[in-house]
Amino acid sequence: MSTFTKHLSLADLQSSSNPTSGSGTGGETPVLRAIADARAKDYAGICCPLTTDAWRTRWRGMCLLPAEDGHDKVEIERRAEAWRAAPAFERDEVTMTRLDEAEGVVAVVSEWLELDASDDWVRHDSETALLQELAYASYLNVASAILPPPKHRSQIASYARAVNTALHAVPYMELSVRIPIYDPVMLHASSSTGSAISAATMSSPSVLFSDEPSVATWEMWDAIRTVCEYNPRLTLTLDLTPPMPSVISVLSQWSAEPVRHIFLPASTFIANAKGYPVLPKVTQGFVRDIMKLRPNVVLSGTSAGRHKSGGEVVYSQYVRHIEKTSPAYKASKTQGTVENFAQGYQDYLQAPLQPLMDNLQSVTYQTFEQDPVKYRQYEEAIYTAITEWPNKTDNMVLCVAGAGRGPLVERCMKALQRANREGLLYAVEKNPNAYVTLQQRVRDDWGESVKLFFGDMRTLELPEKVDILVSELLGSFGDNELSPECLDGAMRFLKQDGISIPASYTAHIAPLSSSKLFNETRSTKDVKAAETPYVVMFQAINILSGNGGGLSGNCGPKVQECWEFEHPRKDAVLNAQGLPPTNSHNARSAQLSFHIPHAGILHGLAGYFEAVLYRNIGLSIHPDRMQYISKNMLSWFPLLFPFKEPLYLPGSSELHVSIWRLTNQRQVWYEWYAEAFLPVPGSTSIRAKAEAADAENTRPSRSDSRDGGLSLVRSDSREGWLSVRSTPVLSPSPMADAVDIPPIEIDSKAVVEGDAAKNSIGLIKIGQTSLHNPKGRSSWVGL
Ligand SMILES: C[S@@+](CC[C@H](N)C(=O)[O-])C[C@H]1O[C@@H](n2cnc3c(N)ncnc32)[C@H](O)[C@@H]1O
Repeated sequence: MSTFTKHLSLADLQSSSNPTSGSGTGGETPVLRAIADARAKDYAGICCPLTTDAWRTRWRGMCLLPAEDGHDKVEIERRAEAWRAAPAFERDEVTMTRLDEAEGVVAVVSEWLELDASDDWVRHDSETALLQELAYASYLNVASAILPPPKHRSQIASYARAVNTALHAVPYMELSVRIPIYDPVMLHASSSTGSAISAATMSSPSVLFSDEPSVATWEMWDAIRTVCEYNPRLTLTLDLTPPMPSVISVLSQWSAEPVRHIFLPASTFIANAKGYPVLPKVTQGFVRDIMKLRPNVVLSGTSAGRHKSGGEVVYSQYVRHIEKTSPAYKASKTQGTVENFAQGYQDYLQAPLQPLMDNLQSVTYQTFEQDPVKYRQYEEAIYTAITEWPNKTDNMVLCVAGAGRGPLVERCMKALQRANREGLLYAVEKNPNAYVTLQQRVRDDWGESVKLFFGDMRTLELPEKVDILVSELLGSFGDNELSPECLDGAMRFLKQDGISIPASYTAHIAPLSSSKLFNETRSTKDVKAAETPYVVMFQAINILSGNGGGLSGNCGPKVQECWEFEHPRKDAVLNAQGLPPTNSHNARSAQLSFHIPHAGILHGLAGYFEAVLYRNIGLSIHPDRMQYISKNMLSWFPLLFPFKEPLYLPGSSELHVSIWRLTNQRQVWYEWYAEAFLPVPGSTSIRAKAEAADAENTRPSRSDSRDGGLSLVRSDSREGWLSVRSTPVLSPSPMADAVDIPPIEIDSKAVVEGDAAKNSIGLIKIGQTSLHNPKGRSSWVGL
């Protein structure tokens, strides 16, 4: 659950300096009394200014010069120089002096400091004061300090540079930049903001550069954290004071950021019919969603009696209620959900398993076996295949290739029983340790009906051909644990008309933003770590792509298919042993175009898989389809392909991603790369011309006949199909047709309009990443 902190102004602190006033309950100082009072009301602590008005008065007196020259001015400058040489506070300039006071406090640095003033001296002296305040807070062991918000877009680099200096000046403290969530005004004249300026210079008007008001404040944050090189001690205090936009989706970029505090004033609440404070709908939705990041909620003005019913405590009670009704919270409390099963694994990077090269531990198998959905789906698929098997009289022969500790063997037996069929089962396993468990199970449970074979399915021989070959060698990206290569070898076991379960699987990607995951992948400064795909249960992420063709009309949906593997292979070239002479046929590539509706930073690619087990029975971790195909399946988290350097993508841009599955005789690895383009109406870029020429000469590629060809995009009606030349998009699948999956909402208007406008839309290249993991130098899977 999130924590709650009570915000106190200087006036509030002053009122608790009198122990008899208000509800102060003991404590020797105003701050201690305020903390005790807040804790009695279920807050974790308080958030209050670090400095007093006396400090502000002295600073202004020293640092903001009078317009006229004179004796005063010389004296002021002399005092200012003395302070600059040795910055120090007087006792009455700070709100606290003791370690026990600071322990329960989130300190607010003087809000009037102007680290982004256009006047050089004001900026300089604000930075000196900032460092002085932080040094004092650090002396008192304050754990988290909130910095004043940047106000002037044109000076954001100066603001960011000062914050970076501060991060290096205080070694342990977390610095949290206060940023308004949303700025409905695009253009600001700073002269109207009442900024502090020296008499020497007037501030020039500052402009928020983004043409999207929804992302203007996020862009300021992005500039700050980029200058600060994603310092993990730099966090965000999202200020929910400004009015929200009417559409919440434009705020999704915040969920990929390190939101440490949410500043929520009583003025943001409205009164319900009974006079109790409640949040407006859009704010409610935003708070519900952002609570998954477990921020500290700073409530302010709650004791001012702004709402007539309920009193002070109802504000935090209400926000707690909102948190408890969030889908993420509810799922985490519901038995059988991934969120409940995998608590503590959110955003935690795991190296994918290498079940071919390594031998799994018994506890790893035990964890797999806790997934009821995967095994239920397998049993259904096996059962359906058995019932549809044409020869109804003979005993059937089934083989489990990669049997582990035997759960799929068990499910094969159940399926035979349910179908009322006699059958023989072969179980193949190359892990010598799991093979002992299998022997034990033959002795205790299965008896003669199961025959064990110890060895590698790619080289081992079975006494006879089988009707159904069952395997589960799938990774989060489908083929990343080398299921294609292993099953190439095991297909020798299958009769000519035999069935493989799974029958096929596809890999899917979507571009994502996540400063947390970006930081994690670079934490060791080792290039290998930044070029390795990881298994991650995503939480603090934002998928940057949207459904829709984009301005060029060439983009696919939010999550796009890269490639497919089928078993048995239709066009296999095999040697005398029934094995493929090389692994070249398992190489794949995809070039995909994504529409990026709102500005964001690309940090990686999210990887998912979907498998057809048999007919319409499958497994899926595709975010939009999993709940229809294999809801609450626990076995797989998505894969993350990280990018070493962040790539800024403006709103309405296009991202072209290239990804390859490559192989030699010993290894399989992925390489990935991305380019950003800005569609520009009325221009034809060199790339657009080259692509047009390519389109003329398009041949289907060997790895995927849909590349560069015609593919089908489902429109928003189930019957409606739009034919668009594009990268592989929503491919019709047996499961998608049989299971009632709501169609992905392709914005057909955008596609059609985009198509019409295509000839006059040029793509101007604005950035690219480096090629990741060339020749598998950092990560590969051993054959
Ligand atoms: C992901 S586990 C699945 C285990 C079990 N079937 C289940 O679903 O719980 C894959 C199993 O296949 C085995 N395996 C992987 N490659 C193999 C190969 N080439 N030959 C035989 N067994 C293999 C691994 O040792 C592991 O036990």
